[in-house]
Amino acid sequence: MTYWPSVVVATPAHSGLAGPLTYRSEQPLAAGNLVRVPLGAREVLGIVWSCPSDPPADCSEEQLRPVSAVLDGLMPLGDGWRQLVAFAARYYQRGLGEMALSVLPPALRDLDNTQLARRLKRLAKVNGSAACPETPVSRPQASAEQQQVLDALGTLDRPALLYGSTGSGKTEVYLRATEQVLQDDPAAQVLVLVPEINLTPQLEERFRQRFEPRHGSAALVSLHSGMTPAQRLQAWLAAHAGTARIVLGTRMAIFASLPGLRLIVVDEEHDPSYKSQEGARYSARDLAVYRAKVESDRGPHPCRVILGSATPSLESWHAAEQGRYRRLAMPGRIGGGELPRLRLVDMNHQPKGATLSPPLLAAMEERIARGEQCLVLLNRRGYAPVLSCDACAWKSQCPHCSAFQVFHKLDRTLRCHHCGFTRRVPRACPDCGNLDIAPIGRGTEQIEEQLAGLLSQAVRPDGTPARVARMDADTTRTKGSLEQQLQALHEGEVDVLVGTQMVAKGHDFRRITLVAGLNVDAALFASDYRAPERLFALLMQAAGRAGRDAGHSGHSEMWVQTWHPTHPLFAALKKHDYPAFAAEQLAEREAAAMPPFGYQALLRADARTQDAAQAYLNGVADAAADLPGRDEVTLYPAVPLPIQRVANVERAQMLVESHSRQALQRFLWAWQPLLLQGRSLPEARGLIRFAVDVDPLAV
Ligand SMILES: Nc1ncnc2c1ncn2[C@@H]1O[C@H](COP(=O)(O)OP(=O)(O)OP(=O)(O)O)[C@@H](O)[C@H]1O
Ligand SMILES: [Zn+2]
Repeated sequence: MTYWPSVVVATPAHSGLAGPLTYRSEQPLAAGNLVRVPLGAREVLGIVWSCPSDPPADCSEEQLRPVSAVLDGLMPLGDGWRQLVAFAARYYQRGLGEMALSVLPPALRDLDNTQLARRLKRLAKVNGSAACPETPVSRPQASAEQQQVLDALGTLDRPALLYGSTGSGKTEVYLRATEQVLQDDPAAQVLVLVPEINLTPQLEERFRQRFEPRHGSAALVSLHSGMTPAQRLQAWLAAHAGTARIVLGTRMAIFASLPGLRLIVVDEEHDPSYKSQEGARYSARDLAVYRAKVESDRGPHPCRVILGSATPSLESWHAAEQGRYRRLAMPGRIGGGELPRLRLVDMNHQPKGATLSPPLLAAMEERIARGEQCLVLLNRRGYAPVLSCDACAWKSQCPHCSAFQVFHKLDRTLRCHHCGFTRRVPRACPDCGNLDIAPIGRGTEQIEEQLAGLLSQAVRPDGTPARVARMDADTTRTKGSLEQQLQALHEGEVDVLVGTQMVAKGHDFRRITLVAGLNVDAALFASDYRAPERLFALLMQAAGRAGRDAGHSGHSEMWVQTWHPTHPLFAALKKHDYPAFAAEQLAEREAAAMPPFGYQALLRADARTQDAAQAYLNGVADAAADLPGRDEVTLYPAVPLPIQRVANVERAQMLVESHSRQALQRFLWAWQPLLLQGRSLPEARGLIRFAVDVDPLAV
């Protein structure tokens, strides 16, 4: 008998071939089966979406090509998984094939049945090696707040927003909730998402300690972009086969195949890295909520989702206010410690040109003398953001971008942080020959250098000089270096750590009692309406690294150097009053019909010239005039991106807004064919690509 499976394959982006293709098969295939099928002259991996026994109406048998091979060693991808992928494709305006195939591990593409069998065999062997269900595990007694939350989780009927102070023990809640789920059902699986790879080693360690003794080492796998293709494939297979009971990963892990999924944790749910900025621009946090709902609706068991943060996103906070999410609060810190006191340094009253104010330095010296540690946060790596010539107008402009190349003093390079273009620092001004070219502004490298000088007299309790170290994307580039640096900090080898936002997130440092934020003012007046939300979260998270040991928390402090000490954001920060801050921000957003009260998408265009990029955007906007639902959306004029040119590509965007999510979605879908046609507009010649970003983070 002949079957006519419709198969989803990765068609090139924007080819317009969005739906599945029909093939022929002499055997019935299950939905979710992986197959290899011919596509043009190639053979590609595909996913069976359905397998009817009736031939398609509109073409003859001979026209359809047969399926080349079936990866039948592999269990079909589940209905829940396919529903998730289909939703993501639809919601984020991508082709189904592009979406579905791009979220599978790339190494799966070239696998045949023999190789697959070998890998699955290896998986089976690893499993069971060390599992020992009776092993007693040591874990702390849950605090009263933790217990309350855990009880509430047991009867949860909607997403939980775990609003827990920094240091309130949210991780322990995740661990216990996971334990409960694994214990209740031998097939249950748990997905734990973290915003950055940097945070996976520490969390992984805590999960390993808790679960390895009982469930064996194979029960926990990580999934993130730092893994080799082979490692990623193996972890993916373990999750798909159910041998991995816990998957810990970054945003891409939201698409892991997890047939027994019962719990999804999204740690630091406010973090912008949950939103993908390329390809399908999906939000892993939002998909987590969707996925949990799909799994709950399908199966006999609920799948729960916990979004955790001390500074929730305004979207999630608003959802909790409306009752769509259940807010579970843990206001106290473990051990009853206090949150650090805010100290604002008015830079208007500091010595001219001082990067680090004298009172801040004095406070740091005091901590060092007591054997405590300090954290200095500056969200800019390198030595200085720009080099400049005093004699002429030369600046270290990147030749390929509308941005300056950053001066890195250690290796004497100028590096563009947008396109990566690197050159050696010129000895003299390339334009006028002046020898006096000087750095303007400050980056972490320079602060580290300055602090080492300014604190050269500071001594530790044992009489040895203070040690300053730095942690940012530059110092953590090589594998294992981040772990080493964190270790050094934990072991007290470092007294002052300078770093970018990377140091502010999620770490459980025990001896830090002072955190200082430098150069934060730009975000107070940024045009991006989300800038205050991000700054507040960053400072509150940074502050949260201080005083985590209750014994030290009484005198822990968060210092902020600012030229605008009376700004209302600081008043809320002083009281650690996230709810007040959120209420004020949400009121502003409501008045302006901004998210979460309005819905947005961006249409972005990249082109050889800015004119072409804008002409494309304005052209497709004009063409949309008669589309159904056009009256329910507002299209704004095309504008250049804040960094207009990157790697010689000009970038522009158009904001699309609507009062209704459905109306926005309807319009975007109706618009798609016009977006494809618009590529051939004569005035848009030089257009390279376009992309739709639904629920964009930066507009
Ligand atoms: N019930 C408990 N009893 C004793 N110690 C606990 C308990 N729960 C958590 N801890 C400890 O408290 C510290 C803070 O916990 P954790 O790191 O989970 O906080 P968090 O809420 O995730 O904070 P942040 O949002 O700042 O990352 C950790 O060192 C953890 O081991
Ligand atoms: Zn560049």
